Amino acid sequence: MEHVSADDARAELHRLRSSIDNLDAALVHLLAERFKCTETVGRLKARAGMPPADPAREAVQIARLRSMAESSGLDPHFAEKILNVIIAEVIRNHEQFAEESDD
Ligand SMILES: O=C(O)C(=O)C[C@]1(C(=O)O)C=C[C@@H](O)C=C1
Repeated sequence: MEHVSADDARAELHRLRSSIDNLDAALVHLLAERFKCTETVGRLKARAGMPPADPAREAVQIARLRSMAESSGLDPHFAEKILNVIIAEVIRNHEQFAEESDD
């Protein structure tokens, strides 16, 4: 393997970490927008008496995400795990809205 000086490595690490920080910021902003949108969905479902979870919709989302992950070089199992974590949180929020609208 080609040797790299400590100074060069530090400079490269700094550059890469700066990109990681930008990407983490983008992820947080994207998640914030997604949760704003799902809050509206949850309140709509609660008002209409619809169930918080929609497993058929989730199956479509997971298949789509796995396929996108595969074609972009991301582990599809990891992509599915992340989506499941997000959706579980959304469903918890939806259940909360449903309880509130029962009061
Ligand atoms: O699309 C819906 O019906 C939603 O409530 C949103 C959402 C999601 O976060 O994407 C969450 C829960 C459902 O099980 C399916 C999808």
